[in-house]
Amino acid sequence: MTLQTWQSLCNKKYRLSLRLFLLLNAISALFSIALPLSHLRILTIPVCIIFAASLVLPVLHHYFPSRKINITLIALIFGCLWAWHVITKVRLINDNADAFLLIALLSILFIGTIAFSNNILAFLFHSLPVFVSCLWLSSGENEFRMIYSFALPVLGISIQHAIQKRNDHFAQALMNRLMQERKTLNDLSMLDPLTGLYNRRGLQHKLDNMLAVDDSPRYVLLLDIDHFKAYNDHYGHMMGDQALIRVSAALRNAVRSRDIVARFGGEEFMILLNNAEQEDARRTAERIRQQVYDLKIPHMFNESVATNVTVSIGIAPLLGNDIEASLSRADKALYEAKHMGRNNILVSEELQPA
Ligand SMILES: Nc1nc2c(ncn2[C@@H]2O[C@H](COP(=O)(O)OP(=O)(O)OP(=O)(O)O)[C@@H](O)[C@H]2O)c(=O)[nH]1
Repeated sequence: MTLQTWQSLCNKKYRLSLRLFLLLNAISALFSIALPLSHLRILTIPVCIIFAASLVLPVLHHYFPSRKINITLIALIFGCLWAWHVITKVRLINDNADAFLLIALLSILFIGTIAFSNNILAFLFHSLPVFVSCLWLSSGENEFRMIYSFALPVLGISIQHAIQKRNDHFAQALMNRLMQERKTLNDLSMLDPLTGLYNRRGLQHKLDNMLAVDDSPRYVLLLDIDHFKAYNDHYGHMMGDQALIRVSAALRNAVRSRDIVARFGGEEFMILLNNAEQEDARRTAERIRQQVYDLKIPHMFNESVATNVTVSIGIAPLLGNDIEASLSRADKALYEAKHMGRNNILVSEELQPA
């Protein structure tokens, strides 16, 4: 789960709560108009406003979903309107006013409990005006019942709110951890496990990011260890791995942090020099060639080149972000560099046309 899905989950909860609240208010308003609790059938202004607003707000919310309706504020406004309705109506009822007040309060508490089961603030803002009005208007006999009826959902919602907060906290911590682990796995999948350099996937990822940012001059260096098959055959695969690790470290040390070094597969490496002209590329290649040579990794079978491990390097400019074309040119230069006797550097521009 990402941060966006978490956010969309919260938005869904908000929408559900708002729609449920408006629906229950519309039904309650309709009931109080069509089937009033007392035999007194009057249409109060607040109940008409509640009914109309409960129908209009979902429509507005549907057409303007980006404009968030403040639930707490709406709850307070509706709560005040219900209190106004109760006060208006109770004054006109002669008998059974206490029963009307109790049932009116219970209806409001019902709406709040269902719609705001985990939003204690909205619940309080919605039900407090009616609760205070009912307490004030009741004869005193029902006071305890009203306080009890009010306290019970407040307690329930508070507990539910606390549990929900803990669950949210836990879910968020879990999500952060999962995202962290996903990032670590993603990073690992971009690295070559033997040398710690970027693999092809990591290289592609870095290239995509880098090429999108600016179009400064760049050069591609393609490197290959000379006679590595012979090295492996005579010194063994384990020693071959050690040689690859040491050469990789030398490559990384020879370039700047802004350059990309990748193991292209086997004993082949690629370096992308950022912000570099041909002379810089040649100088860097020469430095790399020398540093690998200076590692003095014994290689008695580096046929007639040296008695230690050496590399050949092909260089090509990166033109118009076309990495494949650059690699192909660098590969041709590398092939020629090998052909010239290995432990050599060749720039693609110096190649004789075939
Ligand atoms: N130890 C080790 N050897 C590897 C690895 N990947 C590739 N190789 C070896 O690298 C050698 C590459 O040999 P070739 O492609 O024939 O090239 P070469 O012997 O270096 O000859 P030139 O490139 O022409 O100088 C093969 O023997 C592969 O087995 C690796 O991860 N570890």
